[in-house]
Amino acid sequence: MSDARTTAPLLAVEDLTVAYRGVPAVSGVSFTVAEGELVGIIGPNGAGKSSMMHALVGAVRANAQSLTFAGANLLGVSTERIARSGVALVQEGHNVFGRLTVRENLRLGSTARASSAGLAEDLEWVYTLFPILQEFAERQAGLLSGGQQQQLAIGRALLAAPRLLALDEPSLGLSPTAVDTVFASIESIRARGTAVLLVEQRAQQTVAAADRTHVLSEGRITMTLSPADAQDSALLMKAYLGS
Ligand SMILES: Nc1ncnc2c1ncn2[C@@H]1O[C@H](COP(=O)(O)OP(=O)(O)OP(=O)(O)O)[C@@H](O)[C@H]1O
Repeated sequence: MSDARTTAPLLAVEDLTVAYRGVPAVSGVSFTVAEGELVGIIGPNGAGKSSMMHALVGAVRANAQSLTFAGANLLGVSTERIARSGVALVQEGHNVFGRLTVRENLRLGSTARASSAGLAEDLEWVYTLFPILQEFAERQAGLLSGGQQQQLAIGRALLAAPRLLALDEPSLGLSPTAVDTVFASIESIRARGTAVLLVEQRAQQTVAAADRTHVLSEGRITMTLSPADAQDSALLMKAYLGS
């Protein structure tokens, strides 16, 4: 791998703005994610986290000074092309096809791959990460628990072989055990070399896990925290409440 590839950011967001009918939801957000990094974004309801994620995958209209992935422009590019270029988004909520089986859901994820090379290994890895998906491979996805559906949604995204996995509040509505499973899987995903952009409301766990965590408040990044800050509950509270 050349030096340029290892040092240039995989995702570079510069002055990103999203507005709905003129009302800003994201205002001048800038950050980067390098290859293999785990970057967190925390913030309260309505801070603009989902709007920002949707902008990255071309699902909402956005403006930016520049928005690039692996050096290529993402602005105005279709969601399908962005997915094929190596960005996978797991949306908020347990987004699975409830009438399809677990195996069929996973197969759909693999259709977004740039190439079928390595698919068998990736499927084996997803089953190692989430053994329940192998056990329930023939079960209808809609019959799984919330935590199992979240595992399936992440597993499906991984089968697209992304270079960047974007997760929008993956722990939302899950039991404490299921939350731990999701966070443990995120560490494993990063350890395998996939960059992760993690949007969460679980501030402490996110700050502890991520290389750095940006605090989003009313559409703006107001603070950036490092893993050591996870122990500073007063700082986390301040970051979260924006006071
Ligand atoms: N499709 C839309 N049309 C109009 N306004 C929207 C739309 N989607 C989001 N908004 C508004 O944009 C702002 C940011 O919402 P967004 O969902 O991006 O925040 P969030 O941080 O992801 O919140 P949550 O944690 O509740 O999902 C909010 O004021 C919201 O009401």
